[in-house]
Amino acid sequence: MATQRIPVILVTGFLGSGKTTMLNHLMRDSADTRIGVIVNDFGSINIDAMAVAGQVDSMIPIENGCLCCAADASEMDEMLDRLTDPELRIDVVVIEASGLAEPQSMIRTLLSSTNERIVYGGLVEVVDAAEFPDTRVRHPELDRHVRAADLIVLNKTDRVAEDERRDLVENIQEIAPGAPVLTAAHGRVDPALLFDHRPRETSGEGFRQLSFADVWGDDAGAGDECGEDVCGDGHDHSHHLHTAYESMEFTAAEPLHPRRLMAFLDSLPAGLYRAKGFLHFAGAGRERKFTLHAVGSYLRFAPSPWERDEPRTTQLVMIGTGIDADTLTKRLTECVAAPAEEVDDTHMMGVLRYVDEAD
Ligand SMILES: Nc1nc2c(ncn2[C@@H]2O[C@H](COP(=O)(O)OP(=O)(O)OP(=O)(O)O)[C@@H](O)[C@H]2O)c(=O)[nH]1
Repeated sequence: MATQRIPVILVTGFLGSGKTTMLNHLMRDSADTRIGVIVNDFGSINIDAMAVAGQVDSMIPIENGCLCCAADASEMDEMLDRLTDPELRIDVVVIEASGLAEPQSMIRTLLSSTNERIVYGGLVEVVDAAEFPDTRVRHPELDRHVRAADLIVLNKTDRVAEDERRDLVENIQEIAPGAPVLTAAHGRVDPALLFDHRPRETSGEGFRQLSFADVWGDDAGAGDECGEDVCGDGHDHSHHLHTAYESMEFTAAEPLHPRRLMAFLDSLPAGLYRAKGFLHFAGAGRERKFTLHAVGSYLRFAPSPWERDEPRTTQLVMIGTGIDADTLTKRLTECVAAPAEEVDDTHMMGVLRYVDEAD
C-alpha cells in the first residue's frame, strides 16, 4: 500500500487578492482536518500570520522578503520537517506565499524537497476580480503566474458586475486554457476542492499533474544568470515581481488621530498599492482594534476587541513601487494624537464609513 503522504498546497496571488481571507475560510470550514500553515509576508511585520494565528493547528511565519527567494530547498525542507512531524498529526500543509512571490520558483523548491512525508498538492492562484485587469497591464508577468496554477480562484466577485465576472473568467481561460476557474467572494471556496478531509494515499490526486515545461518553462531561460543572482541559489530573480517593490513598516505606541490618519490614506502616493495592519486610535476609537486593508483604491477597516493582554499599538506595513519610506514615516508620525488633543466621535466618522456593516 502506498504510504500516506501529506499534500502541500501553495496559495499564491497578487498583493491583496484575498489569500489570507481564503486561508481563514478554509481553516474555519475544515474543523476535521489538521492544517499546518507557512505564511510568508513581504513586510517585516507579519500581518498575515497574525491574521491566521489561533485558527490553525501549526504555523510557521516568514516575514521580510519573498519565500520564492528567501527560502532555498534546505530552508523549505526544514520548515516542512517541522510541520510534518508525526506528533503534530497534520493532514495538509498550506503555504501562503507573499503577494509578490514567483509561483514557479516555489513549485521548484517544493518538488526538490527531500522530505518523504510530503507530496506536492498543487498551486492555487487567487485573482482579485476588481483589480486584475489593471494589475495585469502593469505586470504582464501575472499571466505566467496564472498559467502555473492548478486551480484559479477568481475572488472578490462581489466587487464586479455579472458581465465583468463572465469576461474575467473567459479572459483567464484564454490565459490558462484548461485550468479550472472558480469564482468566489470573500475566499469562500469549498475546502474539498483543495484537499481531502483525510490524507491522500496517492500523489497529485485531484490536481492536474504539472509537466516539466509548466514548472521550468517560462521561468527557465534566464535561470542561471548568476550576475543577477541576489539570493545565492543560482537563479535569476531580477524578473520576479518583488524586485520592483519595496515595503516599509510603521509602529506607534501612542494612539493615532483618526481624522489625520484618514487624510493620510486619502492622499497615498501613486506607487503605494497595498497597506495593511492594526490601528490604535485615540478617543472614541480607542476601545477597539481596527484592522486596516488597502488594496489599490479599496479601503476597509475591521474593528475587533483588543485581547486582554494585547499591547495597544499601531503596526502598519505598506508595499509599493518607488515609495519614499522616510516621507511616509514622517507623515504617519504626524498622525499620532498629541496627549491633550481632543478626539471625539465625529473624528471617527471618516473611519467608520469604511467599516462593513457585518463588522
Ligand atoms: N469585497 C471583498 N473584499 C475581500 C474579498 N476577499 C478579501 N477581501 C478583502 O481584501 C483585503 C485583502 O485581503 P487579504 O486576504 O488580506 O489579501 P492577501 O492576498 O492575503 O494580501 P497580501 O498578503 O498582502 O498579498 C481584506 O480587506 C479582505 O477583507 C472579497 O471577495 N470581496
